[in-house]
Amino acid sequence: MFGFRARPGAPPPSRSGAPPGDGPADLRVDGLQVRYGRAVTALDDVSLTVPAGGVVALLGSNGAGKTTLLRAVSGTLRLYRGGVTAGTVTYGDRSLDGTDPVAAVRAGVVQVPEGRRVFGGMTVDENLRAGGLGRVRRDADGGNAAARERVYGLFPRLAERTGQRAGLLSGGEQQMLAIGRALMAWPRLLLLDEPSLGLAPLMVERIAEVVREIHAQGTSVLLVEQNAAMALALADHAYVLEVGRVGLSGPAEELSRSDEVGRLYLGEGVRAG
Ligand SMILES: Nc1ncnc2c1ncn2[C@@H]1O[C@H](COP(=O)(O)OP(=O)(O)OP(=O)(O)O)[C@@H](O)[C@H]1O
Repeated sequence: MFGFRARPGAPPPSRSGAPPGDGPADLRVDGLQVRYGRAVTALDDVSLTVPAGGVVALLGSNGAGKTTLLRAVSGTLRLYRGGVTAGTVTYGDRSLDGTDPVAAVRAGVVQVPEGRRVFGGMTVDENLRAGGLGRVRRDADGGNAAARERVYGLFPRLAERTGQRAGLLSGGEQQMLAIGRALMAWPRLLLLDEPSLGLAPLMVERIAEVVREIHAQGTSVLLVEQNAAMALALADHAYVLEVGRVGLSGPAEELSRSDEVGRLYLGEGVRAG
């Protein structure tokens, strides 16, 4: 259903293009507790793993702590006055504890925040160039030309609108641009926060195809989604957060058959038998 269709005439997608030795690594979150100020404990004793080259889905209802977990991994927690009060985050052999967003990007961990935050007054191409500023590749231009080529191959609609102001793009196109901008930094692990939010079904399908393709090109993905059906179709493994704690976890296929997940997140009635 979500099979990738290449743009006619587009160059075949390369592997991630990252230099040798910079392939994905395991992300390990262990016993994580996160607080905002003194009053709010958003995560408590959360452990999860995104294996190198895997796609992991993180589900849960509003306020469960999904975005907070992404912030803890991408080093953006402090921007929201949050802090890790217990536990560890490691990527490969690198500790991301108390890291800042620039260090996380350098480690190859890049977040696409919820809400399609693009620079509305800048063109599509300028948005992509801005994403390349945090690049990790060591080529002469930081891999920028190759990264843009990759993004335009994945998103032909953006290739047709390079000079258009981002603020004039449709919601789906803005989401594509937000993902494309993150890809400019050559992530080894892409953190996606609700990429399907507010999009029409066809566009959700298109975004799912692209996530599949990004993964096929060698990038690990941690996918936060309200759209559990989409996330479970894409992921190998899934975790369900319930008020800051991991309630359920397991192979995505198994969770998609679970009554509890079906009832709470897939909009199904209680199954007979
Ligand atoms: N900057 C902040 N300051 C104080 N509390 C916050 C802050 N950001 C989030 N929270 C609280 O932390 C908890 C977890 O929020 P978070 O945004 O991580 O949940 P979520 O699962 O991503 O929710 P949603 O699906 O609605 O985006 C919630 O109780 C929320 O109100």
